[in-house]
Amino acid sequence: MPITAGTPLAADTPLFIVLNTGSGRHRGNEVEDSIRRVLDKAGRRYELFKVGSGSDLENAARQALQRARSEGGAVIAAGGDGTLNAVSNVVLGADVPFGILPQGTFNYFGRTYGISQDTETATRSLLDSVVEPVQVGQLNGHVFLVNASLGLYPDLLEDREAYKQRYGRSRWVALWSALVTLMRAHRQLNLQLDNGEQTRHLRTQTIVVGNNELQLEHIGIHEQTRLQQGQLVAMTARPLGTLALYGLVLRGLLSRMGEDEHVISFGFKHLRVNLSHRRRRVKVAMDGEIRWMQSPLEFRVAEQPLPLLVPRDDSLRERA
Ligand SMILES: Nc1ncnc2c1ncn2[C@@H]1O[C@H](COP(=O)(O)OP(=O)(O)OP(=O)(O)O)[C@@H](O)[C@H]1O
Repeated sequence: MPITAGTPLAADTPLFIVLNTGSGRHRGNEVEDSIRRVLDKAGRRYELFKVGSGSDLENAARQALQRARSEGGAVIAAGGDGTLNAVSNVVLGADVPFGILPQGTFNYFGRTYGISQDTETATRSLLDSVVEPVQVGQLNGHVFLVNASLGLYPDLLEDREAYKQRYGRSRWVALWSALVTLMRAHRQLNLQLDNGEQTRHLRTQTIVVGNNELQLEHIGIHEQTRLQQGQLVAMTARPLGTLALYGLVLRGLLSRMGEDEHVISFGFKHLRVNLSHRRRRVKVAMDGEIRWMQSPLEFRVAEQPLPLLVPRDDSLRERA
């Protein structure tokens, strides 16, 4: 039976928690200890599925889902947006409530729904939560919560990850790596975009598809109403030189990207992106994680929403 909006999580619902110990900047067992402390004190039944490497996430999520299904429980993902992505991908369509304990750098998904970035607070609010069905996007059948992209944006993320490994997790490192990536961003994609009603051709360095109001607001793309109408938002630009790209990033940092004359944005429910030339494989990023996919790329709003657990008491939701 589908779970409906506002359904409270029963007080005896066991929690099956997938915890990515590689997420965020917490040390040692800090996150695990916080989760255990709150749940033990409340006497709530739970099980932790700890994962040290991203490649084990899917397997852990499947085990957690299996247990949740057989015991009438909820699946909880503890990690950054990449971890929430991997777990939600397994949970979507399973009619099992999905909770989150955000641990990443940006936590756009959790912040949008008022879920605390403090583990103790977020765990406590899981104990008194209700289901809110939320929209998610899909790219070739794979879920994305915040965004999915191809071209320059995945390159930026990939380079940032490499810089992070070498020089640490600081904003300056991220900015420096972005400037270096943009300096050699000459590769253009030749795309055919088809939304079922019209087809258009576009030469561009990148296309980003967003599903998160907060992120759109932060970069200054004023298409939030599209999301509220049940659409996704595509953002792209005609090919730009290095200086114009720097200008674009600067506008993004100042929340004014929508004012850039080169930016094109539009809403859609379904968009097929064909890559011309004989390129079949393309690098994409989904919620910050890179993978390769085959063209054509089908972006769509998922038919079923995700039954997200949010604090029952609206005043306990944190304003992003
Ligand atoms: N869907 C996924 N597939 C494979 N690996 C993943 C996936 N999600 C996360 N990982 C890996 O797990 C680690 C933690 O990622 P996660 O996104 O949870 O936290 P984070 O990187 O600290 O967050 P942020 O991206 O906000 O900084 C990273 O090494 C990441 O590459």
